[in-house]
Amino acid sequence: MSSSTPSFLNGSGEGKSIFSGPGARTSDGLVSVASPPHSRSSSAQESYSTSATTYDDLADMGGTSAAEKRTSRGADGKGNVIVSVRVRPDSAGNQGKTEGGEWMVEGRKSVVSYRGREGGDYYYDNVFTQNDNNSRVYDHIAKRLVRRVMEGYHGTVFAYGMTGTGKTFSMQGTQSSPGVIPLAITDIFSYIRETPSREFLLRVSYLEIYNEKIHDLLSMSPGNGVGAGAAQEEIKLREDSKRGVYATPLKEEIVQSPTQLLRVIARGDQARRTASTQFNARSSRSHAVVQIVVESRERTPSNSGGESKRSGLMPGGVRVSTLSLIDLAGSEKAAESKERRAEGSHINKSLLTLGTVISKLSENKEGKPSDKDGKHLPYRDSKLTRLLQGALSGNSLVSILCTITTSSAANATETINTLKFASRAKNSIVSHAKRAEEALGVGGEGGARVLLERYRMEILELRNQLESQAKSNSAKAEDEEKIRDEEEERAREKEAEARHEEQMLEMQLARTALKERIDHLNRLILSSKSTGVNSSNGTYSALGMHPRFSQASIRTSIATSVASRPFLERSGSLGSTSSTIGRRSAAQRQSGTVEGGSNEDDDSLGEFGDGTASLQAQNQALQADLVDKNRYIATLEKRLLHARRASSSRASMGFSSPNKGIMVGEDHSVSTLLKEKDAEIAELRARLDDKDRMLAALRSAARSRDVAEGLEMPRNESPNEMRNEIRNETRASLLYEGAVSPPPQGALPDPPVSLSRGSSSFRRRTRSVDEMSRILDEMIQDRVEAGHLVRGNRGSVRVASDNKVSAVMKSNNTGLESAPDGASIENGSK
Ligand SMILES: Nc1ncnc2c1ncn2[C@@H]1O[C@H](COP(=O)(O)OP(=O)(O)OP(=O)(O)O)[C@@H](O)[C@H]1O
Repeated sequence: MSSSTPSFLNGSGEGKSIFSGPGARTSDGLVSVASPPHSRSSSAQESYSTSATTYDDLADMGGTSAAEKRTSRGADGKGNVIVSVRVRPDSAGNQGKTEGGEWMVEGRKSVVSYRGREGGDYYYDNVFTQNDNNSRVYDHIAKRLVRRVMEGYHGTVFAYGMTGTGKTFSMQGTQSSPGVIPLAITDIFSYIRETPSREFLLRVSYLEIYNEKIHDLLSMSPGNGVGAGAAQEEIKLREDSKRGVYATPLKEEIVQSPTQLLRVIARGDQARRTASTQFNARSSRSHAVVQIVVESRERTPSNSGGESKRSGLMPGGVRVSTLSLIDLAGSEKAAESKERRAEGSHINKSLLTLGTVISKLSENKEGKPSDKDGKHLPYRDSKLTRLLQGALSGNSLVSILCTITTSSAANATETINTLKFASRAKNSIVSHAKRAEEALGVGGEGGARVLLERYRMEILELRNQLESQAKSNSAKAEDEEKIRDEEEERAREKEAEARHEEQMLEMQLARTALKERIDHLNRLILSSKSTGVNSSNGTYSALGMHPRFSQASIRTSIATSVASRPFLERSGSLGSTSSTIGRRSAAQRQSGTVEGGSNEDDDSLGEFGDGTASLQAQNQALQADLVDKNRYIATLEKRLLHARRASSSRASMGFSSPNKGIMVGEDHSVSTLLKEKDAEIAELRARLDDKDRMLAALRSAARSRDVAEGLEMPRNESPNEMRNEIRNETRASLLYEGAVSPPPQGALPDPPVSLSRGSSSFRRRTRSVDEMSRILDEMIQDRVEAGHLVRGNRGSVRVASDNKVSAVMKSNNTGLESAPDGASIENGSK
């Protein structure tokens, strides 16, 4: 019973070592790899076994003998199964090979020899003595297998042996001497780190088969112990053409670092059933299965497709492989307690079934679920064999570690049974393990179970959602901005409109005020011309016959002006006109001649009672009026200047304003208005000049009359005659305002009785009147030449105004003469 065939893994340890270093890639994809606690050497220089690596990794083989071995072992797939035996040190500290004893363990030759009954030499792929530590064991039984798993093969490592012989010690190890599981985890992440061309996703599950029931160790609270899984949903084994046999429902945890994975397994260990047995104070009473599922996919930068560029993922196939690490419960010959016996019976039964299956496999080289007689292999006889069906039937790389003890206290038969089991396994199990196919799309293995693909799809979907959300957000922001702009624009327009309306109103008011002032001014000027040429509303014009009408017209004008004028100008103008009236009253008082009971009579008497006083009063009134008008013109000029400034500032505002057109238009109307006002001012000035001249003429007339004062008026002249003379004289010096109807002839007051005149004085007076008439005639001629007056076809004249009828007066060589019946009046509008 010898085995000269080497193990399937490269026992020489010449394979690539998995290491981590500064150059190792840190995955930014789905798996984040932390630095391992320590870097292990994969040296296995002291291995005595002559292993052959089969799989597809021919490069891993070294030397001619190895090639030969590969040829010899790889062809039938036996190289994919490694069987090793580990001898635990006995409690006495004996270190294996003992001369003269029943057992001899030769690690270098991978042989265990028994000298007793049924003795013989047992050869395996690896035989580890008491001196071999966990690291060495891992290197020879699992290291290469783990690597192959990372490359896409399924791999199974399990420990088989009698209770207390070191199965758990070998699989889990201790803090100072980590076993297969932690070392495999370290290597898994080292591999990921040194493989930048692929990305990985790891998920882990941990179950136990206790009394032929499956429990999920990751769903249990730590320390729950026996019965804790009672509340759990029953876990069943199912078979799938792609996945093989699997337990469901089973919790799988995605892990991203060795620490996280170790923590998950430690949690499962806490929940595992243990009890004290005869040979082990803390005996595992269940079969424990750690399954690490490795998903990987090529990770090459793609030149096509924005999505691939961004994610760095190649939407290629996903490879899924499983590493199963199994710590079997220990077989037990006899147990003292009933509970231990029940456990033992289940344990023994499952192990027996395992042995039976393996025995039958030796007769069924194809690994089919039937033996040579066509009978089905009894995988279903136990949960253990059912779960291991895939591995035992050749779909997986297999590494079996059988633990024994050569202690004299131990039952030699049990040890020999273990050795026989190991030998059968080595001879029976044939693995045709192939690299897992890369699953594409979302169907089958590449579908729901392949998280990598699922996550990729989810990432894509989320990214699309994010993009569409970002787009809609930006569109929304744009819309909001647009609405805000529109609202602002509307507010600006509204504001500008309000401002414009305000300005329009202001200008309208200013315009109205100006117009009123101009009208008033016109009226005042016409009124002041009562001493000269008058222009009426177009129907009547005559020489003023009585100063009373001039006063009345002034009074009327004042009343109109004060009533219609804007508030600011009212006081000044009123003051000036009042002063005019006041002066006139003073002149009346100076006359000292009061006749009749009525005020009108008083006025008339005052005027006519003293011709000097009348002229002086007129002079004073006109001068006061002149001063008033000058002042008013100055005020008007100031206002216009102010209006111009305001207009220019508004125009500048208008140019910067959105409603530029409106402001410019407004400015245009203002400038037109200003031009009109300028023209009116010029005209007013011209009229004032006329008035000055008239004053000069009046003064001259007054002087002439003063000369004539020395002459006595004849007593025989009737007062009526005298009155007519004075009327004629006064006609030449006064003008009535056109708006005021001239009084009827009969209404003229009688001259004062105190007046006396002689023929010589009358002549002189006639001369002086002639002189005055001449001066006025000259003035009229000047105005005609200047275009202010138009001479009628019958010798009449009228003011060259479009709206008003000019005062018409007859002129002849002898002077101005009134037309009492109005026959000489010519309507300017004709
Ligand atoms: N190679 C070894 N070197 C040192 N101590 C060991 C070795 N193998 C086993 N032991 C010790 O022997 C005891 C029993 O080992 P372990 O629990 O691993 O046995 P087991 O086969 O798992 O038993 P069971 O089947 O009852 O669970 C432990 O205290 C362990 O530390």
